Order: sequence, then C-alpha cells, then structure tokens
Amino acid sequence: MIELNKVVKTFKTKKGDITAVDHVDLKIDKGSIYGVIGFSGAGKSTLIRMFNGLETPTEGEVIVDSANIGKLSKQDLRLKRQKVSMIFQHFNLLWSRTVKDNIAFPLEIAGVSKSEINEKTKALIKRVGLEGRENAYPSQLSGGQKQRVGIARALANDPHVLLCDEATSALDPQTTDEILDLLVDINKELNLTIILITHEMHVIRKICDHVAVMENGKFVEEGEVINVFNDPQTYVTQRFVKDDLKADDLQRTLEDFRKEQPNGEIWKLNFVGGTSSEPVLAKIIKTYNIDINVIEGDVKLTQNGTFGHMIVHLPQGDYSKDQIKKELNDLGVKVEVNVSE
Ligand SMILES: Nc1ncnc2c1ncn2[C@@H]1O[C@H](COP(=O)(O)OP(=O)(O)OP(=O)(O)O)[C@@H](O)[C@H]1O
Repeated sequence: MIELNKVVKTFKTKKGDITAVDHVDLKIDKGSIYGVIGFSGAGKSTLIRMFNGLETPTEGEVIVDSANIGKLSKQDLRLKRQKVSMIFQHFNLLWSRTVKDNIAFPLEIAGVSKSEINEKTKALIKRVGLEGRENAYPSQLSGGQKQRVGIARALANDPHVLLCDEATSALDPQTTDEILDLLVDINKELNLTIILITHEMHVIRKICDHVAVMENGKFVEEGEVINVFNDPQTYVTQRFVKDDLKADDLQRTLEDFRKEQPNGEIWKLNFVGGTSSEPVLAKIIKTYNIDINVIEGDVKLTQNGTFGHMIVHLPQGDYSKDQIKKELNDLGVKVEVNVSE
C-alpha cells in the first residue's frame, strides 16, 4: 500500500518559491496500475520522484509499504530503491554496457553472486522479449528495445513498485502499445504496483485502473479510470478525454480506409506558412482528376500564412504519386506517406 498524506513540495528559486506539489493526498492499493496525467509543469515528475526519495517532501508524508520515505536513512533509502524501481522517458541506459550488463548492473550493486546474476539476467531478457540481443549495445537497439532493457533492469531486484516516468513518450504509437502490453503482463504476473506519469490519456485508458489529473500541483480529479472517462468533472480532464477519443476515432477511420482500399495511400500534408491548404488540394485534384478524401484536417491561418496538417487518402489509380508529391513539395507542403497517426 502506498499513501501520500498532505504532501507539499516547494522549490526555492531566485524568482521566489514554486510549489510543484500542493497538498496531495493519495492511496494506491497493491497491484494497482495508477496513472497521473497532467500538462507540462503540472508537477507530475516532482510527484513521482517522491515515491523513491529522489525528491523529499517539504511537508507531509510519503509512505511506501509502511516506510516513511522522507525519513529513511541513506542506507535504508538505498535498500528501498531496490524495491521501488523506475523507468524513464529517455531510458537512462549505460551506453558502454551491453543489454545483459545493463540489466546486471543493479544486481552487481546489490552484491548478488555472479551465478545468480547470470541466471537472473537470462530470465529477465526472456521476460522482456530481448532474447538474441543480450550482447548488443544500447546504440544498436530501437527505442522500444531500449525501454525493454530499462524494464528488465528495473525488475532485476524484484521490486514491489515500478515507477514509470513518461516511459512511452519517446516511442511511436505501435511501440507504445507494445510496451504498455508488457507493463500489464508484468503487473499481472508479479502483482507489481505500477505508478506512471504521462500527458497522454491513451496511456491511462489502455492500462491504468485509477487515474489522478494534476494541475498546478494539485489533484483536480481522481478516481477509477472508467468513471473519469464516463463523466469527467473538470475542464482539464474533459480536454484530455476529448483529445483521446478524437485520436481513437481517427485511428479507426484510417484502419477502415486501409481495409477498404488497401492499394491506396494515406498521406499527411504539413503546411508551414505561405501555402493555403484548399487551393493546393483543389489544384492536385483538378490536374490529376483523382478523388482525394480529406480524413482529418487541422489547418490554421496566421498573419504569416497557413500552418497545420491534413490527413488525406489517395486512391489507387493511373497517376504518379511521386509527381504529386514533388508538386506538393514545390508548393511548400511537406508530405509524409502512409502515416499511422
Ligand atoms: N529542481 C527544481 N527547481 C525549481 N523548480 C522546479 C524544479 N523541479 C521542478 N520545478 C518546477 O516545478 C513545477 C512542476 O514541474 P514538474 O517537472 O514536476 O512538472 P511536470 O508535470 O512533470 O512537467 P513536464 O511534463 O514538463 O516534466 C514547474 O513549474 C517546474 O518549473
């Protein structure tokens, strides 16, 4: 069980005090996947860093498995961190060590014997799906594989709690889903409590059972994910929910187009100043006599021209897609082909 009691964290800066976490109360049951969502600057990182003592509260208590984290001695905190481990947005791997040696690192520090380290790293590599890559260096891995190393390393000392600091924010949507699936498997298998912070409602919807919405250091909404999605109370939560549903709708529409017209292509057209979106598209449709479907568009006018994007579907046909692409490029429109957004 994890508990925060009236936790405050204030940073003293030259410009005055900043209250990053402002009287937060919280209870997390063992085995839960608890998500904290908020926009940049809401206080999420500061909050999550208090669960393993990387930040100490200015006021209040952080209790993890009966231990008051802010009051532990250095030695006890070191031991506690073996049981409250963390994964990071940018993985924080040791670049000069192989996959296997990265995973072995926390075990070496904990004084585990060589034979046990071997056995454990082998099992962890299998657990996170990295068999065959044990001798690779981080620079030779994809983002998803790097995060798998991060997860295996975090599991090395059999933690009770796993903290995830924007763990999927640097990954593409498909890899994000794969890593989220892995986290759910681990949570179920090991009954591990997971606390994650994110700015993506999709992550919360996909894996969390409970969510807290953070704004200006405070929890403005908290509860079971399903209830928060069904009936968001605050403006900030409504925005997160709406953005997520919109992204989900788009995903479904793109899948429908792909299924129905597998030989067509989905393009994202990026407008950055200068070019106006409608005449550009009208020109292409007219010149090539093709039906281009606009699936989604978010194009805004500014004093200096148009910016934003459009997602369009180009049917299969007797025309050169390369030529259209070139023409669009010449008009100042950047084209991404077969987007999965
Ligand atoms: N070490 C620090 N010294 C001074 N101010 C800090 C420090 N760490 C965080 N802050 C401030 O505390 C507030 C909350 O920051 P925090 O990083 O916790 O938010 P966040 O929700 O994680 O945002 P992001 O997603 O951008 O990391 C911000 O105003 C930030 O500038």
